[in-house]
Amino acid sequence: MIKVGIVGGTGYTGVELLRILAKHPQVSLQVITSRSEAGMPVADMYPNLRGHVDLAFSNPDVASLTQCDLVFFATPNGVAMQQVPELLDAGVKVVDLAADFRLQDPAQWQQWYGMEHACEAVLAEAVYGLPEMNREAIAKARLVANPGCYPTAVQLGFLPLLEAGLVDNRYLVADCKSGVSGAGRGAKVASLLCETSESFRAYGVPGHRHLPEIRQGLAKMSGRPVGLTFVPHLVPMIRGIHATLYARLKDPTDQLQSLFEQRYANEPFVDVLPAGSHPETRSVRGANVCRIAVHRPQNDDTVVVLSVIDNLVKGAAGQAVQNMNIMCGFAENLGLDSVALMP
Ligand SMILES: NC(=O)C1=CN([C@@H]2O[C@H](COP(=O)(O)OP(=O)(O)OC[C@H]3O[C@@H](n4cnc5c(N)ncnc54)[C@H](OP(=O)(O)O)[C@@H]3O)[C@@H](O)[C@H]2O)C=CC1
Ligand SMILES: CC(=O)N[C@@H](CCC(=O)OP(=O)(O)O)C(=O)O
Repeated sequence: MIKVGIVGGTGYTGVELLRILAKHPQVSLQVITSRSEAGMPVADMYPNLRGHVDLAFSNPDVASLTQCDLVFFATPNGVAMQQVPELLDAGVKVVDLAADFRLQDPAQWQQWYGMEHACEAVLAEAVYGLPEMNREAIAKARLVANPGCYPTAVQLGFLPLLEAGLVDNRYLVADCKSGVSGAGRGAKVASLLCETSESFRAYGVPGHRHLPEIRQGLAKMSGRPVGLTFVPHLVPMIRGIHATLYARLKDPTDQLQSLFEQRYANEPFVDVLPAGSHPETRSVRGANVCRIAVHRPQNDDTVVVLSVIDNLVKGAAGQAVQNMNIMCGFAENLGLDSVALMP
């Protein structure tokens, strides 16, 4: 049994962590922080946790966090990097759900996130927490940078093609759609029902902050830099990401289905659908799974991959718990076997 703390327990990824960890057989929840709701019982704010979590939110305080074995940061970008060095020094493991430790190059961090990195030395030891790529390094890590939601869907979709060197990696396209919970719980006009419902739009076309993160991961898979066009869209639904990925095959082949099936045969949280399938976001709602289908329309030289995840689960809290399981030597699927909610 390990003692776990969550910094940022009132946000959408924080409450999703609580939903998963409340049923995790090796976790004892110790600290759940919120500056705005300190003192309030967690279940008063999130009634789904009534009877499952009996703690109250507390102010973030390093002294109580250092009593934990592992701390999750479910906070805005730039918060974790201020506190992680002290926690690591105290022997606490950390999984950061924000982007503070995702980009290996501090200059890129500054360019895309508009702030200087507070602990470059620690950044150098952070492990990018995509288990399907980095499982062995995650197992040895003290600090894991949990991937972004779009980056998870896109990287898992391109991974088999890039590792096998089957596509021209100069012209990759990721056309992605996200539900509104991806924008977090903070009040913003753009997230209001009247601004999102009955409408559909792209955003961040000139350059979204997930672009350097995805490029970094795809370059590692293919062994050299990649050219990527990434266009996110906002869909009027609460949860879910749908990534439609396009790439040009160097030599058209019939083996794509078996390539994907073999690459993910031993991955507990990646499901390669039968040939011809069209995965739906609702098929992963609430579950820590990425469902993928691969197509070669009209047997032409373009490969189309469809990849769906729940942004709050495999795109955030579920993947964070998967990383915790690996870091702590637990079975990777412990606490993560819930079935998606349909309809
Ligand atoms: N939503 C999603 O689908 C995904 C989100 N992420 C990332 O996960 C992180 C959390 O996201 P999300 O849950 O959506 O965010 P929210 O905006 O919903 O929640 C943020 C939480 O952080 C706390 N917080 C804010 N500022 C500070 C601070 N300075 N110190 C301590 N706590 C603070 C807030 O509580 P309080 O202000 O009361 O302290 C709140 O509990 C973000 O970095 C986000 O980019 C990653 C993948 C997917
Ligand atoms: C719909 C929406 O607004 N999505 C967010 C991305 C989700 C997120 O929280 O980004 P991280 O994974 O980097 O933390 C956005 O585009 O900014």
